[in-house]
Amino acid sequence: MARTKTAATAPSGASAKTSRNGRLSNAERSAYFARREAAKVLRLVLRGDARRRAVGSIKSLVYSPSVKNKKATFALVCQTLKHLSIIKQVLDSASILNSKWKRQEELVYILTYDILFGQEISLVGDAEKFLMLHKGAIQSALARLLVRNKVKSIEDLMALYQTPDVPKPRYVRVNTLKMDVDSAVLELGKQFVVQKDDLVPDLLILPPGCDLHDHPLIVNGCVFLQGKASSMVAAALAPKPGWKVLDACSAPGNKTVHLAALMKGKGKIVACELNKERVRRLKDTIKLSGAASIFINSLNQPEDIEVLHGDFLNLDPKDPAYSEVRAILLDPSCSGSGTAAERLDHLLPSHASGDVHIHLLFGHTADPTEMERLNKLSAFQKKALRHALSFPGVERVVYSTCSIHQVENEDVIKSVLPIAMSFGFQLATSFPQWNCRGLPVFEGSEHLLRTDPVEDKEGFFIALFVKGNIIDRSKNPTMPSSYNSKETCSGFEK
Ligand SMILES: C[S@@+](CC[C@H](N)C(=O)[O-])C[C@H]1O[C@@H](n2cnc3c(N)ncnc32)[C@H](O)[C@@H]1O
Repeated sequence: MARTKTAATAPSGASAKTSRNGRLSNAERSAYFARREAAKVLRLVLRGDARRRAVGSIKSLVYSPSVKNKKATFALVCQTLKHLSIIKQVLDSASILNSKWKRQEELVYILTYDILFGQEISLVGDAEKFLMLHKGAIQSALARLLVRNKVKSIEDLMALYQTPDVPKPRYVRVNTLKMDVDSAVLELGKQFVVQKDDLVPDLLILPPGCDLHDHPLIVNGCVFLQGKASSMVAAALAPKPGWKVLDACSAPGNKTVHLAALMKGKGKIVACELNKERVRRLKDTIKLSGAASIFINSLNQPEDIEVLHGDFLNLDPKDPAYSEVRAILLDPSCSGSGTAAERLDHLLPSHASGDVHIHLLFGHTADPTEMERLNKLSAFQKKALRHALSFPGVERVVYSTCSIHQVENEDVIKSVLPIAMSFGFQLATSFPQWNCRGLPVFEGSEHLLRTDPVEDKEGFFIALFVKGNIIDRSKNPTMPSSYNSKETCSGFEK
């Protein structure tokens, strides 16, 4: 196995240059800062993980504006986390840390990673100098660890401890308000192997790991980084151009602007969001998508997507302003457990236990604090879904989560089903060709859609309610003529 070389590692020769003229080379300078940026991110990640309350995912922390050298920082954080168990054992055994360095343990972890697995580091900072002084003790501790684990090489040791990577294709959704799908395929095809998704027409599949953050099509809003399951939600709702549609919990707005594209910029979208900070992100997404400047209302006048900063639960369904709303997309706050792999949670110490796979599949949790959180979320989700179904003019409601937990998914649907039926709704099968359906915990759960956290690398849930007398199968390709699904979802027996 090749040793990992992070961008933060000073290239060989850099230290020689420092020692020759006593000045830092550019590579040394950027390695020095990347290690400090990585240490800050690592501190937040590890503290959040220890408290089981993450401030943000690894990616969101690295891609925050305050981090300058994003690539190097991301690589250092991920590599250090991957090897953290070995690094900690080595440092324990070497017994070199006094209280001063224990207070900076994240920086020490990162430097130790570079000493053990990266390339040579140069003596550019106090921490670097300290650890290089003890390089011999660190390497002896590693040698003892090899003997203890009965392995001959560091590569064997890494294989023993490493959490497997989760390769996942990179999905991008073409913003058809700005660019057609074929042009996007041509443009992205200059750099990557691009395939069209067979289920969502405006979705493209690129190779795992390709970095698109700075790609011109991303920067100018022609394509959005959006996963497959997330892109299936607005497609399942299938609003028609000219409709009035409410996005109930909308920030950061990925599904709002997908709705706008599906409606071909015709009709009206009201996007509601409770959180002030996230309203700003929602507005940015709308601006980037171009939806703000091209929407045309029923009177043929230009119209912005209307952003409502407030609580969806406080919108009055009897208010005449909402009498013409025909579809509601409800993607409420949820545990996010289905995107744990995407968020790289498998790298975190809390995921090091052997029952990760069971947890990934079924969302079981024995942690009472976590259970309490899930129950609170579930109570809100039920309330919000009941509210969505009570808007008198609404014909279609889609409910989605990025959670694998039954309590946020099937249980929510089961509990609102009687009231939904009393309003004239029934469950419809979105994407009937999709095999992985809801857990069989009530009659009708086969209409529900799950994405498989193992196979699809993300666990999403989608439920579609349609007013009974207006199910028109010929006009709605996401609905089946009959439901006839094979069971293939990992581990779910019907
Ligand atoms: C899962 S996110 C929505 C993601 C969004 N649909 C997208 O695809 O970009 C849920 C959002 O609902 C917002 N939210 C939570 N409770 C709300 C409420 N009562 N009313 C409106 N928005 C709410 C949260 O602040 C959060 O931004």
